[in-house]
Amino acid sequence: MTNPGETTSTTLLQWPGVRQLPSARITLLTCPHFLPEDLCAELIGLIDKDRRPSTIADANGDDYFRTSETCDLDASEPAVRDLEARLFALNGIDPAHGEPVQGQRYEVGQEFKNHTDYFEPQGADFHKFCSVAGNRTWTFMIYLNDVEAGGATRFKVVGKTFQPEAGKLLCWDNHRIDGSLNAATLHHGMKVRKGVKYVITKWYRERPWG
Ligand SMILES: O=C(O)CCC(=O)C(=O)O
Ligand SMILES: [Fe+2]
Repeated sequence: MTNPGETTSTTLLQWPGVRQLPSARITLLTCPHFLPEDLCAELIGLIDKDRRPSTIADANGDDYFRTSETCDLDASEPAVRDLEARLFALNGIDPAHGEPVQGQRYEVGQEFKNHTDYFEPQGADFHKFCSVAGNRTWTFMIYLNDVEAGGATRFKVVGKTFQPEAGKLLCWDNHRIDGSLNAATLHHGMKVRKGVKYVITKWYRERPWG
């Protein structure tokens, strides 16, 4: 049986417009225009209200590793409820397994260098971040705007780069089919060259969150 904190490509592919990347190395799907532009604009407004410098788990000595700004979006906001309802309709993942939705904002020159979204079981911060809810299962990420230049998300192991586009969803399983953590999910939120980039990320966990 599938863990209630996970979904499957079969489920996701039932949604109109969802396409799966043909790859044996990663389970990754996209859906253009998953969110309507007015909802994207509302979410951008919430991110602008609350943003603070981003942080990373397992500090690695590179102060320029994740230079964007971030915020946890307030789950009681109508726009966030609307987003959550759309994600649940798509993926069927038990909302109890979801982290609060995060917003990210990147200005020109800001990026999030190559990383995986799961926590390294050997990492110094594993216990701190994973003792209650377990590791991350799936990542759902949505671009909220078109970016004038730059800001793509590159998965270098599988040789695939996605361009930001308002409302476009990108989601992937952080595990392989056999349940092991998938290093081929390594990805880089590349530097914005012109304009500003906004995304939301929703991560799900093996066990209920908090
Ligand atoms: O902004 C991007 O393209 C990637 C964001 C990301 O990987 C993350 O927030 O974990
Ligand atoms: Fe990421």
